[in-house]
Amino acid sequence: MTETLTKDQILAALKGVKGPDLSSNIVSLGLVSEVVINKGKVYFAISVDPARAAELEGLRKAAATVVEGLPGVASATVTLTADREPGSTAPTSSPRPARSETPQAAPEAPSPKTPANTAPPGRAGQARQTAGGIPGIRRIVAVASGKGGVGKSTTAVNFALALKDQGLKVGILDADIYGPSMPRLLGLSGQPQQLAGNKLDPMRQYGLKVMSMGFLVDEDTPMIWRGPMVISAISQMLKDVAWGELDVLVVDMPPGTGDAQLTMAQQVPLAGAVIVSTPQDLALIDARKGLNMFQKVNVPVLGIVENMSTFLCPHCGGRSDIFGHGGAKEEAAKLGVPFLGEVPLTLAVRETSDGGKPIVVSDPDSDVAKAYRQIAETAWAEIDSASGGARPAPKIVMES
Ligand SMILES: Nc1ncnc2c1ncn2[C@@H]1O[C@H](COP(=O)(O)OP(=O)(O)OP(=O)(O)O)[C@@H](O)[C@H]1O
Repeated sequence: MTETLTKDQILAALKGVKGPDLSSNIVSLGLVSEVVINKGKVYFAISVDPARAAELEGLRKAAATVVEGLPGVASATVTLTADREPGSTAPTSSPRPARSETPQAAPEAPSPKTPANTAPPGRAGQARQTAGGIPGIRRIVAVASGKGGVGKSTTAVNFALALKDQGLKVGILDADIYGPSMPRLLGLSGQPQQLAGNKLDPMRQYGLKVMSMGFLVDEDTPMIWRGPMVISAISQMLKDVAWGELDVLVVDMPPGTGDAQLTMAQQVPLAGAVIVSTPQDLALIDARKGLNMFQKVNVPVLGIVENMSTFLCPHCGGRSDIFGHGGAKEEAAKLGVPFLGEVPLTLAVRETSDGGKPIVVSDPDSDVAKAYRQIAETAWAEIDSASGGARPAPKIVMES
């Protein structure tokens, strides 16, 4: 029965799986992360040396098979993670106590609003060397914000739809696994199908391919993922999803500039990042942290979007600058990064996004939809110039 399934049962079963050097089992070696159980679905990570990740795929599968064999287990999501001790530049190689048994030693998943990262220099460069491309995906673009609630996910989804309107093949990955919002924003429910070869078929909506932790975990399940598990969950959503051929995959990043975000920016082979900010000073300070984070790991910042710029009254059409106006534009100029455009605060954006049909699809002729399309065009031109113009050639129509 699902209700009786316990972490201890899972750990006991995992004691039957030998570690990388066959010296002992993966539990005693301290390689198994916190085990998360949700309605019979089991999630955990195994810490390995990243240099050996490919050769240890068999170990990952063996652990998954053992757990899936337990009564009451519907599925097991097991990831290999290159967890590192804070401050170290090399992966942990010495055995540690199992984290699930020593909660005081296992840092909680970083809060989405943790302060700017203080990772030691050198770490970024090292991780970028290990970040590989995803076959079939030509560009990965992150949409990020220094703080939560500035409209990052709303911007990400409309940005993705606007890129699709340019004739590009677009996917969107909801990496905000603390608070996934793509199912709601795109009016999607249900679960992705499992395909042959253990890949997941992405969901589809309005011409986008979509993957979100929200499809795999209930929205009200507390996210007790540990930092390393966050990273490996995202890496799994990147690599174990049958994205097919995509011109661009838009990644809706978790808000904030903490360690999880920094690691993700390192691990995902990003072509560039779009930073979303509201015009207030406080939001802009956080946006600057976001910008620094990407620059630290050599990811080009494609530009800043000012969201909730001006309030457009749906009744009288009047404008008022509730949060100020133009702050992000000035900030972009100060920081020497492109300003991609501004999106007004409108009831229509909120209603359409929260109603599962973003404004670029529900009202494509509106000024706001045009603003998103303009932002997407400018950002895509930036990606192009940053990567030497690999965009497919436009179709030339000869008119007589
Ligand atoms: N331009 C806008 N006009 C009106 N409402 C907006 C606008 N942009 C976003 N919103 C609304 O603001 C709320 C927060 O937006 P969203 O979820 O996109 O923010 P977020 O930065 O991704 O938040 P979180 O950090 O919590 O993930 C939503 O209700 C959304 O509909």
